Amino acid sequence: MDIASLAHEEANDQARTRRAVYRSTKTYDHNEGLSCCFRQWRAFESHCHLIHGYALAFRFVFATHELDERNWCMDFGGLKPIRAWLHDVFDHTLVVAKDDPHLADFEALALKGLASVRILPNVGCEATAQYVFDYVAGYVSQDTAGRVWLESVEVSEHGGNSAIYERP
Ligand SMILES: Nc1nc2c(c(=O)[nH]1)N=C([C@H](O)[C@H](O)COP(=O)(O)OP(=O)(O)OP(=O)(O)O)CN2
Repeated sequence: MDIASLAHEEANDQARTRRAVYRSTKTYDHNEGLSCCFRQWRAFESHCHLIHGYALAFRFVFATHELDERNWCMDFGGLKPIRAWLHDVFDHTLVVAKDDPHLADFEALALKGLASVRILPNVGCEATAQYVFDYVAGYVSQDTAGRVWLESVEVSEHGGNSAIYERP
């Protein structure tokens, strides 16, 4: 191979390396104990406006162009603060939307010590995925000094129902 071809090959290799993406994932599955109740007040035509609950599961996809000094994308074990936050928001809690017409009733339940109420911008798997994404994306960016970004969050009610939020 002549010098010009070698240089061309090397440039191609560099371009491929620059574009390469490594991904790692983290899942907190239905056995994690994120036992959460909610109601979707806007789904008034279905039983989903009634309080109901699931052992929620979360799956995160992280991505990077550069592995760290250990050859890792996102440290699997470095997400304990995220796990703790998920428990705080979704374990034995009752999630209601900030615009729920019965918000005052839920707040009264909380005041009586009958429910740990968490008020979120919106309720539902898609909205929950977005809410979690916003929090975790900020954490990951800070923790890795921008090296890693969060690609998607999947929220599952059970093996059959899930929603995914991702931001390009
Ligand atoms: N895209 C979405 N669809 C629905 C959501 C949601 O968050 N995103 N949520 C609900 C309900 O709140 C409930 O969680 C699911 O109840 P249901 O519709 O009864 O679903 P099932 O899996 O129990 O239904 P099967 O027919 O037994 O499969 C509804 N939709």
